[in-house]
Amino acid sequence: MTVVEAFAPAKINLTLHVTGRRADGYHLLDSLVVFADVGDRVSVRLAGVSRLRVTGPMAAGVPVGPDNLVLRAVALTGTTAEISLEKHLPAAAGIGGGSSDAAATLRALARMRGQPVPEGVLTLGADVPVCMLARAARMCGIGEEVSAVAGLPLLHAVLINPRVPVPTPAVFRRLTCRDNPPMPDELPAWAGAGDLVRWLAEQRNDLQDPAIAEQPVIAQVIERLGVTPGCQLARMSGSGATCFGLYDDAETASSAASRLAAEFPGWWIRSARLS
Ligand SMILES: C[C@@](CO)(OP(=O)(O)O)[C@H](O)COP(=O)(O)OP(=O)(O)OC[C@H]1O[C@@H](n2ccc(N)nc2=O)[C@H](O)[C@@H]1O
Ligand SMILES: Nc1ncnc2c1ncn2[C@@H]1O[C@H](COP(=O)(O)OP(=O)(O)O)[C@@H](O)[C@H]1O
Repeated sequence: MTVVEAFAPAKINLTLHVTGRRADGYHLLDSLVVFADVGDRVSVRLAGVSRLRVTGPMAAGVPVGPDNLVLRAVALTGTTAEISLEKHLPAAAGIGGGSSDAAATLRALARMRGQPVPEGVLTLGADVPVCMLARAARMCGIGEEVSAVAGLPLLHAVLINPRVPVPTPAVFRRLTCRDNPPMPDELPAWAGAGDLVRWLAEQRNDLQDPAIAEQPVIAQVIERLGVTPGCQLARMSGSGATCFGLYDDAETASSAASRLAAEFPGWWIRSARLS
């Protein structure tokens, strides 16, 4: 029977402005989101009973039962399927691993069944709509308003996760100000990567300080990234703990990644292209 494979890229919040809170407790966001060329892999095969196998270097601790977002994604489509999930992304890491796995599963199922992706992907998680697009986007509302951003220059990055899981609700709970300014109504037409990085430096991740309060090692990650040669900007993604450093070119990013990996063998460190 046909097996369809799909790539589940890491999601990076280049900016994450928390602009309000709804009556149900969910926060209003304004975020510029991109995707990396590192990620998980899912293989999907239609079968009489749904089953999940999780492998790969980051498989430990990932739920294999019905709580796994890939099985919840299968259930949303009203079908049953066997899934093999190869985990390369750390979990509970601010890079949307589970959401991206769910989105990749939905894309694979839609392709193999010739049917559209079902309504209601937001019920799987606030990050799932943007992960369905899987390219540069502005994400607003609680995550349901997603608009593609054309012409975003390619960025060269180092991603670091210090291997401490950070639960998203705990970080939102630590926010002291929930009513921060959004990004400008109209995003600029960046002339190139340097121009984009200069603009990003004026924006924020409002969850960064609350996440540092939850896991102080995040401050060390940002500091270590920031002092590597050629680092233009170091910031946290999502609710953490993964942080990114931005560099002018792939070689500079790659040598920063090698240097940091030698210094911190316990951290998850990857060089990546973001687009
Ligand atoms: C913060 C973000 C930014 O992209 O990324 P991550 O750190 O998870 O990668 C996302 O909004 C997370 O998306 P996701 O992880 O799918 O969130 P959900 O499962 O829907 O929600 C987890 C919890 O986060 C809080 N939450 C999430 C989204 C949102 N707009 N407001 C919230 O307050 C709620 O406490 C919710 O119970
Ligand atoms: N496919 C999956 N991969 C990773 N974690 C998953 C998956 N499905 C469910 N989870 C659960 O979701 C939680 C958040 O994981 P993840 O989506 O990686 O985090 P984040 O939203 O911070 O980027 C994990 O702690 C794990 O229990």
